[in-house]
Amino acid sequence: MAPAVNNKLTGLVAATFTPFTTQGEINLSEIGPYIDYLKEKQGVNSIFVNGTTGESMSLSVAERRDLAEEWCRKAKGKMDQVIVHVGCMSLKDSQELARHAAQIGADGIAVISPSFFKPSTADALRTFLHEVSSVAPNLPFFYYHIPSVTGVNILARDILEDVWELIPSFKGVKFSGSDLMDFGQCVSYCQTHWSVLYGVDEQLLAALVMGADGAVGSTYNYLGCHASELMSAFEKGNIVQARTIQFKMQELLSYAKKLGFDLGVNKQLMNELSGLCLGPPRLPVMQCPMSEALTIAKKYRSLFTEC
Ligand SMILES: CC(=O)N[C@@H]([C@@H](O)[C@H](O)[C@H](O)CO)[C@@H](O)CC(=O)C(=O)O
Repeated sequence: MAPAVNNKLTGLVAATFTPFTTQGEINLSEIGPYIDYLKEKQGVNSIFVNGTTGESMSLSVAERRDLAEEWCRKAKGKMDQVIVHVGCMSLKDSQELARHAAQIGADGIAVISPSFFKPSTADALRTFLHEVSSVAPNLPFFYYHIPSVTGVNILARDILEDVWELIPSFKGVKFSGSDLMDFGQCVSYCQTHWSVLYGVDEQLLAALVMGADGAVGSTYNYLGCHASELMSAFEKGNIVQARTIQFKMQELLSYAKKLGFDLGVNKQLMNELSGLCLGPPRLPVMQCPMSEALTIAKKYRSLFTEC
Protein backbone atom coordinates (compact mmCIF):
# COMPACT_ATOMS: atom_id res chain seq x y z
CA MET A 1 0.00 0.00 0.00
CA ALA A 2 1.09 3.59 -0.53
CA PRO A 3 2.27 5.28 2.69
CA ALA A 4 -0.46 6.95 4.74
CA VAL A 5 -0.94 10.62 3.83
CA ASN A 6 -2.84 12.86 6.28
CA ASN A 7 -3.80 9.84 8.29
CA LYS A 8 -5.40 8.24 5.25
CA LEU A 9 -6.56 4.75 6.17
CA THR A 10 -4.69 2.15 4.11
CA GLY A 11 -3.52 -1.45 4.37
CA LEU A 12 -5.16 -4.21 6.32
CA VAL A 13 -7.91 -3.60 8.87
CA ALA A 14 -9.32 -6.44 11.01
CA ALA A 15 -13.09 -6.39 11.49
CA THR A 16 -13.09 -7.59 15.08
CA PHE A 17 -15.31 -10.16 16.76
CA THR A 18 -17.04 -9.05 19.95
CA PRO A 19 -15.77 -11.02 22.94
CA PHE A 20 -18.58 -12.53 25.02
CA THR A 21 -18.46 -14.50 28.25
CA THR A 22 -19.86 -18.03 28.16
CA GLN A 23 -22.98 -16.49 29.76
CA GLY A 24 -23.38 -14.21 26.73
CA GLU A 25 -22.33 -10.90 28.31
CA ILE A 26 -19.77 -8.66 26.61
CA ASN A 27 -16.30 -9.50 27.87
CA LEU A 28 -14.20 -6.34 27.98
CA SER A 29 -11.26 -8.10 29.63
CA GLU A 30 -10.42 -9.98 26.43
CA ILE A 31 -10.00 -6.82 24.35
CA GLY A 32 -6.44 -6.03 25.51
CA PRO A 33 -5.09 -9.53 24.70
CA TYR A 34 -7.03 -9.47 21.41
CA ILE A 35 -5.31 -6.25 20.31
CA ASP A 36 -1.91 -7.66 21.26
CA TYR A 37 -2.65 -10.80 19.27
CA LEU A 38 -3.64 -8.85 16.16
CA LYS A 39 -0.57 -6.66 16.33
CA GLU A 40 2.04 -9.18 17.36
CA LYS A 41 0.85 -12.36 15.65
CA GLN A 42 -0.99 -11.02 12.63
CA GLY A 43 0.80 -7.73 11.97
CA VAL A 44 -2.55 -5.95 11.81
CA ASN A 45 -2.34 -2.26 12.74
CA SER A 46 -5.90 -0.99 12.39
CA ILE A 47 -9.25 -2.29 13.55
CA PHE A 48 -12.89 -1.87 12.60
CA VAL A 49 -15.02 -2.50 15.68
CA ASN A 50 -18.73 -3.15 16.30
CA GLY A 51 -19.28 -4.00 12.64
CA THR A 52 -20.91 -7.05 11.10
CA THR A 53 -18.29 -9.44 12.49
CA GLY A 54 -18.69 -7.66 15.82
CA GLU A 55 -22.45 -8.46 15.80
CA SER A 56 -23.29 -4.78 16.26
CA MET A 57 -26.95 -5.22 15.40
CA SER A 58 -27.33 -7.77 18.21
CA LEU A 59 -25.82 -5.42 20.80
CA SER A 60 -27.54 -2.75 22.87
CA VAL A 61 -26.43 0.86 22.50
CA ALA A 62 -24.99 0.73 26.03
CA GLU A 63 -22.94 -2.37 25.15
CA ARG A 64 -21.70 -0.74 21.95
CA ARG A 65 -20.58 2.31 23.92
CA ASP A 66 -18.71 0.19 26.47
CA LEU A 67 -17.06 -1.87 23.76
CA ALA A 68 -16.05 1.13 21.64
CA GLU A 69 -14.56 2.80 24.69
CA GLU A 70 -12.52 -0.25 25.65
CA TRP A 71 -11.31 -0.85 22.08
CA CYS A 72 -10.13 2.77 21.85
CA ARG A 73 -8.53 2.71 25.30
CA LYS A 74 -6.64 -0.54 24.75
CA ALA A 75 -5.64 0.33 21.17
CA LYS A 76 -3.97 3.59 22.20
CA GLY A 77 -0.31 3.51 21.23
CA LYS A 78 -0.73 0.06 19.66
CA MET A 79 -3.06 0.46 16.70
CA ASP A 80 -2.79 3.12 14.00
CA GLN A 81 -6.54 3.59 13.69
CA VAL A 82 -9.72 2.43 15.37
CA ILE A 83 -12.83 2.89 13.25
CA VAL A 84 -16.06 2.50 15.18
CA HIS A 85 -19.13 1.38 13.31
CA VAL A 86 -22.08 3.40 14.67
CA GLY A 87 -24.86 2.48 12.24
CA CYS A 88 -28.18 1.41 13.81
CA MET A 89 -31.76 1.01 12.68
CA SER A 90 -32.56 4.22 14.54
CA LEU A 91 -31.07 7.55 13.52
CA LYS A 92 -31.11 8.68 17.17
CA ASP A 93 -29.09 5.65 18.30
CA SER A 94 -26.60 6.17 15.46
CA GLN A 95 -26.20 9.81 16.45
CA GLU A 96 -25.68 8.89 20.08
CA LEU A 97 -22.95 6.43 19.11
CA ALA A 98 -21.33 8.92 16.71
CA ARG A 99 -21.19 11.60 19.43
CA HIS A 100 -19.78 9.03 21.84
CA ALA A 101 -17.12 7.90 19.31
CA ALA A 102 -15.96 11.52 19.05
CA GLN A 103 -15.70 11.78 22.84
CA ILE A 104 -13.64 8.62 23.26
CA GLY A 105 -11.07 9.51 20.61
CA ALA A 106 -12.02 7.10 17.81
CA ASP A 107 -10.13 7.73 14.58
CA GLY A 108 -13.25 7.51 12.47
CA ILE A 109 -16.80 6.26 12.27
CA ALA A 110 -18.57 4.14 9.71
CA VAL A 111 -22.27 3.90 9.04
CA ILE A 112 -24.21 1.09 7.40
CA SER A 113 -27.60 1.56 5.78
CA PRO A 114 -30.61 0.89 8.00
CA SER A 115 -32.10 -2.38 6.82
CA PHE A 116 -35.49 -2.82 8.48
CA PHE A 117 -37.06 0.30 7.00
CA LYS A 118 -34.79 0.49 3.99
CA PRO A 119 -33.97 3.74 2.21
CA SER A 120 -35.68 3.62 -1.16
CA THR A 121 -33.30 5.99 -2.94
CA ALA A 122 -29.67 7.04 -2.79
CA ASP A 123 -30.83 10.45 -1.58
CA ALA A 124 -32.70 8.96 1.36
CA LEU A 125 -29.60 7.04 2.42
CA ARG A 126 -27.33 10.05 1.83
CA THR A 127 -29.59 12.15 4.06
CA PHE A 128 -29.46 9.51 6.80
CA LEU A 129 -25.64 9.42 6.59
CA HIS A 130 -25.50 13.22 6.66
CA GLU A 131 -27.65 13.38 9.79
CA VAL A 132 -25.34 10.94 11.59
CA SER A 133 -22.14 12.68 10.47
CA SER A 134 -23.45 16.11 11.48
CA VAL A 135 -23.29 15.31 15.22
CA ALA A 136 -19.58 14.39 14.95
CA PRO A 137 -18.44 16.79 12.22
CA ASN A 138 -14.73 16.47 12.95
CA LEU A 139 -14.59 12.71 12.85
CA PRO A 140 -13.53 11.02 9.57
CA PHE A 141 -16.66 9.41 8.16
CA PHE A 142 -16.89 6.20 6.11
CA TYR A 143 -19.92 4.84 4.32
CA TYR A 144 -20.24 1.08 4.99
CA HIS A 145 -21.64 -0.67 1.92
CA ILE A 146 -22.70 -4.30 2.51
CA PRO A 147 -25.72 -5.06 0.32
CA SER A 148 -25.69 -8.83 0.92
CA VAL A 149 -26.45 -8.19 4.58
CA THR A 150 -28.60 -5.05 4.47
CA GLY A 151 -30.56 -5.98 1.35
CA VAL A 152 -30.09 -2.35 0.28
CA ASN A 153 -28.98 -2.53 -3.33
CA ILE A 154 -28.23 1.13 -3.96
CA LEU A 155 -24.96 1.57 -5.86
CA ALA A 156 -22.18 2.84 -3.62
CA ARG A 157 -21.11 5.15 -6.42
CA ASP A 158 -24.49 6.89 -6.21
CA ILE A 159 -23.89 7.60 -2.52
CA LEU A 160 -20.59 9.31 -3.39
CA GLU A 161 -22.01 11.89 -5.82
CA ASP A 162 -20.81 15.29 -4.50
CA VAL A 163 -20.87 13.73 -1.02
CA TRP A 164 -18.31 16.21 0.37
CA GLU A 165 -20.96 18.93 0.07
CA LEU A 166 -23.28 16.92 2.29
CA ILE A 167 -20.65 15.34 4.56
CA PRO A 168 -17.51 17.49 4.74
CA SER A 169 -15.86 14.89 7.00
CA PHE A 170 -16.28 12.16 4.37
CA LYS A 171 -13.16 10.00 4.15
CA GLY A 172 -14.13 6.93 2.19
CA VAL A 173 -16.06 3.76 1.63
CA LYS A 174 -15.86 0.35 3.21
CA PHE A 175 -17.09 -1.67 0.26
CA SER A 176 -18.21 -5.17 1.27
CA GLY A 177 -19.89 -6.09 -1.99
CA SER A 178 -18.85 -8.19 -4.95
CA ASP A 179 -19.94 -5.77 -7.69
CA LEU A 180 -16.49 -4.82 -8.98
CA MET A 181 -17.93 -2.42 -11.51
CA ASP A 182 -19.55 -0.35 -8.76
CA PHE A 183 -16.31 -0.69 -6.77
CA GLY A 184 -14.23 0.53 -9.72
CA GLN A 185 -16.56 3.47 -10.20
CA CYS A 186 -16.08 4.40 -6.54
CA VAL A 187 -12.30 4.24 -6.92
CA SER A 188 -12.31 6.36 -10.04
CA TYR A 189 -14.58 8.98 -8.43
CA CYS A 190 -12.71 9.12 -5.13
CA GLN A 191 -10.65 12.07 -3.98
CA THR A 192 -7.01 11.30 -3.20
CA HIS A 193 -7.42 11.74 0.57
CA TRP A 194 -10.30 9.25 0.71
CA SER A 195 -9.86 5.53 1.29
CA VAL A 196 -11.65 2.87 -0.65
CA LEU A 197 -11.43 -0.29 1.43
CA TYR A 198 -12.53 -3.67 0.18
CA GLY A 199 -14.43 -6.17 2.32
CA VAL A 200 -14.80 -9.42 0.42
CA ASP A 201 -11.62 -11.09 1.59
CA GLU A 202 -11.74 -13.94 -0.95
CA GLN A 203 -11.62 -11.37 -3.79
CA LEU A 204 -9.06 -8.98 -2.33
CA LEU A 205 -6.59 -9.25 -5.21
CA ALA A 206 -9.22 -8.23 -7.76
CA ALA A 207 -10.00 -5.15 -5.67
CA LEU A 208 -6.30 -4.26 -5.41
CA VAL A 209 -6.04 -4.39 -9.19
CA MET A 210 -9.06 -2.08 -9.32
CA GLY A 211 -7.32 0.40 -6.99
CA ALA A 212 -8.34 -0.44 -3.42
CA ASP A 213 -6.41 1.50 -0.76
CA GLY A 214 -6.80 -1.31 1.72
CA ALA A 215 -9.08 -3.99 3.05
CA VAL A 216 -11.38 -4.54 6.02
CA GLY A 217 -12.47 -8.07 6.79
CA SER A 218 -13.19 -10.78 9.30
CA THR A 219 -10.61 -13.27 8.07
CA TYR A 220 -7.75 -10.82 8.68
CA ASN A 221 -8.17 -11.74 12.35
CA TYR A 222 -6.39 -15.01 11.57
CA LEU A 223 -5.15 -14.54 8.00
CA GLY A 224 -3.73 -11.06 8.59
CA CYS A 225 -0.09 -11.87 8.02
CA HIS A 226 -0.87 -13.87 4.87
CA ALA A 227 -3.12 -11.15 3.45
CA SER A 228 -0.33 -8.63 4.16
CA GLU A 229 2.03 -10.82 2.14
CA LEU A 230 -0.52 -10.86 -0.66
CA MET A 231 -0.66 -7.06 -0.61
CA SER A 232 3.13 -6.69 -0.59
CA ALA A 233 3.47 -9.15 -3.45
CA PHE A 234 0.90 -7.16 -5.41
CA GLU A 235 2.71 -3.89 -4.70
CA LYS A 236 5.97 -5.38 -5.91
CA GLY A 237 4.28 -6.53 -9.09
CA ASN A 238 4.57 -10.20 -8.15
CA ILE A 239 1.12 -11.20 -9.30
CA VAL A 240 1.92 -14.91 -9.32
CA GLN A 241 2.74 -14.86 -5.61
CA ALA A 242 -0.25 -12.64 -4.80
CA ARG A 243 -2.50 -15.02 -6.70
CA THR A 244 -1.07 -18.07 -4.95
CA ILE A 245 -1.95 -16.58 -1.56
CA GLN A 246 -5.40 -15.47 -2.73
CA PHE A 247 -6.11 -18.96 -4.09
CA LYS A 248 -5.20 -20.47 -0.72
CA MET A 249 -7.55 -18.04 1.03
CA GLN A 250 -10.24 -19.04 -1.44
CA GLU A 251 -9.57 -22.74 -0.88
CA LEU A 252 -9.96 -22.28 2.88
CA LEU A 253 -13.16 -20.26 2.55
CA SER A 254 -14.73 -22.51 -0.06
CA TYR A 255 -13.98 -25.51 2.18
CA ALA A 256 -15.49 -23.67 5.17
CA LYS A 257 -18.53 -22.54 3.17
CA LYS A 258 -19.30 -26.13 2.21
CA LEU A 259 -19.41 -26.91 5.94
CA GLY A 260 -21.79 -23.98 6.57
CA PHE A 261 -19.40 -21.08 7.27
CA ASP A 262 -21.21 -18.27 9.07
CA LEU A 263 -20.41 -15.85 11.86
CA GLY A 264 -20.74 -18.59 14.49
CA VAL A 265 -18.27 -20.81 12.65
CA ASN A 266 -15.97 -17.89 11.94
CA LYS A 267 -15.85 -16.90 15.61
CA GLN A 268 -15.20 -20.44 16.79
CA LEU A 269 -12.45 -20.78 14.18
CA MET A 270 -10.86 -17.60 15.53
CA ASN A 271 -11.07 -18.97 19.09
CA GLU A 272 -9.31 -22.12 17.95
CA LEU A 273 -6.61 -20.45 15.85
CA SER A 274 -5.83 -17.56 18.18
CA GLY A 275 -6.22 -19.20 21.59
CA LEU A 276 -8.27 -16.17 22.67
CA CYS A 277 -11.54 -16.67 24.56
CA LEU A 278 -13.98 -14.70 22.47
CA GLY A 279 -16.88 -16.86 23.57
CA PRO A 280 -19.93 -17.86 21.56
CA PRO A 281 -21.88 -15.58 19.21
CA ARG A 282 -25.18 -14.08 20.37
CA LEU A 283 -28.52 -15.42 19.19
CA PRO A 284 -29.88 -15.55 16.56
CA VAL A 285 -26.38 -16.57 15.38
CA MET A 286 -25.84 -20.14 16.60
CA GLN A 287 -22.69 -21.41 18.24
CA CYS A 288 -20.86 -23.82 15.98
CA PRO A 289 -19.86 -27.27 17.23
CA MET A 290 -16.16 -27.40 18.16
CA SER A 291 -15.63 -30.37 15.83
CA GLU A 292 -16.57 -28.22 12.83
CA ALA A 293 -14.18 -25.42 13.80
CA LEU A 294 -11.45 -28.02 14.36
CA THR A 295 -11.97 -29.46 10.89
CA ILE A 296 -11.63 -26.02 9.33
CA ALA A 297 -8.64 -25.19 11.53
CA LYS A 298 -6.98 -28.39 10.26
CA LYS A 299 -7.55 -27.23 6.70
CA TYR A 300 -6.12 -23.81 7.61
CA ARG A 301 -2.98 -25.45 9.02
CA SER A 302 -2.57 -27.56 5.90
CA LEU A 303 -2.63 -24.45 3.71
CA PHE A 304 -0.81 -21.82 5.79
CA THR A 305 2.29 -21.84 7.94
CA GLU A 306 2.09 -20.06 11.28
CA CYS A 307 2.75 -16.31 11.04
C1 LIG B 1 -20.65 -10.48 5.03
C2 LIG B 1 -19.41 -10.38 5.86
O1 LIG B 1 -19.44 -10.72 7.02
N1 LIG B 1 -18.33 -9.90 5.27
C3 LIG B 1 -17.07 -9.76 5.95
C4 LIG B 1 -15.98 -10.46 5.19
O2 LIG B 1 -14.76 -10.29 5.84
C5 LIG B 1 -16.29 -11.96 5.08
O3 LIG B 1 -16.42 -12.51 6.37
C6 LIG B 1 -15.18 -12.68 4.33
O4 LIG B 1 -15.00 -12.10 3.08
C7 LIG B 1 -15.51 -14.17 4.20
O5 LIG B 1 -16.58 -14.38 3.32
C8 LIG B 1 -16.72 -8.29 6.12
O6 LIG B 1 -16.92 -7.58 4.94
C9 LIG B 1 -17.55 -7.71 7.25
C10 LIG B 1 -16.89 -6.62 7.93
O7 LIG B 1 -15.95 -6.05 7.47
C11 LIG B 1 -17.41 -6.23 9.25
O8 LIG B 1 -17.39 -7.03 10.15
O9 LIG B 1 -17.89 -5.12 9.39
